[in-house]
Amino acid sequence: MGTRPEAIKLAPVYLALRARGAGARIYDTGQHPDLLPSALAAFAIPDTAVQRSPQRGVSAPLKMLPDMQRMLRAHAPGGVIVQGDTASAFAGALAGVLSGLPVHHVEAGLRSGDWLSPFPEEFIRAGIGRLSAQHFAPTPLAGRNLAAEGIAADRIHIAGNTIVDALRLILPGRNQRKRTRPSQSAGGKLVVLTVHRRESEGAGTRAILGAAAELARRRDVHVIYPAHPRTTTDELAALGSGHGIEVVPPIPYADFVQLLARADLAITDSGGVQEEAAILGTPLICCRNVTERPEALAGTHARLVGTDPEAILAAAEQFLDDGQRPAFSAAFGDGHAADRIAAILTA
Ligand SMILES: CC(=O)N[C@H]1[C@@H](OP(=O)(O)OP(=O)(O)OC[C@H]2O[C@@H](n3ccc(=O)[nH]c3=O)[C@H](O)[C@@H]2O)O[C@H](CO)[C@@H](O)[C@@H]1O
Repeated sequence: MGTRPEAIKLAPVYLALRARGAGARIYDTGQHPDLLPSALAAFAIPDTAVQRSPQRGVSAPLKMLPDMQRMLRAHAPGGVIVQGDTASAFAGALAGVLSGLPVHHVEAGLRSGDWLSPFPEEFIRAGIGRLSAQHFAPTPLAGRNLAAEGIAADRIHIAGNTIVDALRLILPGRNQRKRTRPSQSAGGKLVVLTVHRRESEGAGTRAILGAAAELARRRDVHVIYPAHPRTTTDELAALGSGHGIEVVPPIPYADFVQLLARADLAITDSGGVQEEAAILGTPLICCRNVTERPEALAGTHARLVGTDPEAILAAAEQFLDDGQRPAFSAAFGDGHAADRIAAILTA
């Protein structure tokens, strides 16, 4: 693993393997050196469980391929587990295959159908699919995508998405908490904004931030925007005066999901935040043209709007004014995906 979302989605798998008495070690490629350690800390996974690459940054994963192969030779594990669609996941899968080990893919089978969006994730996850022995699909739709690509049925497991397990670990009483959610009326409507997709870089990000700035001009709206480290000052300038928008550094995972659970609206281009908003029953505006997670957009309070500022603003105003909250989505599983995965891998 190398990024924050991989740490969040693999932490439950690591904990489930340990709970079954299996030895498991984490290799951190160094792709998100500022975000990954804090995500693992949210699950109380100690630093001693992690082998860290000496490289840092987006090009670290492929540079670390020889180091990963050395590590695999030294520890001789029974297999390599990778998650999702990052360069780190691809490098880990390649290191496993080159070392003659079976590779197991968590969150397998997501497809947007457009190789350029999200870029480069769509072709990375399809490539990992070619390298993997076991495919742990988060939803039946993802399982069907894999079957359509010719993967044998006995290698596809509809396990559920480990993001539900992560939320269960971090917010144990979330349903109860949600019903007694404090009213936002005193402080107005709370909007959580995240923007980081590579295909939105530049003009797309400026358009999304401009729409959020316009929305925040409403007196009853307060936007919290944890800016991704890759956001440029030129993009941030689209916030204008910044009235009503709180720009903050990345928020620790436990605090972030509590904020999302309380929010009246999430505006995002993130994969994980789409899923979490659906699971937590928070209205969602997805600022992308296509999604590999259509399950998150079911229902009337989630919409795919692209990066057109007028479309973002219109959807945001509609959701905030009607004040309805969607039901908690069960589309991503029951929160026991990690244990299913661990059971299959330790059988
Ligand atoms: C669009 C896309 O292809 N995204 C991929 C990307 O994730 P993704 O787009 O989800 O990546 P993000 O960087 O948005 O990370 C989202 C995660 O970070 C958390 N968060 C966010 C903001 C913050 O301040 N604090 C915080 O903890 C969110 O709760 C969420 O769980 O890599 C994942 C892991 O390989 C894949 O599963 C996704 O498919």
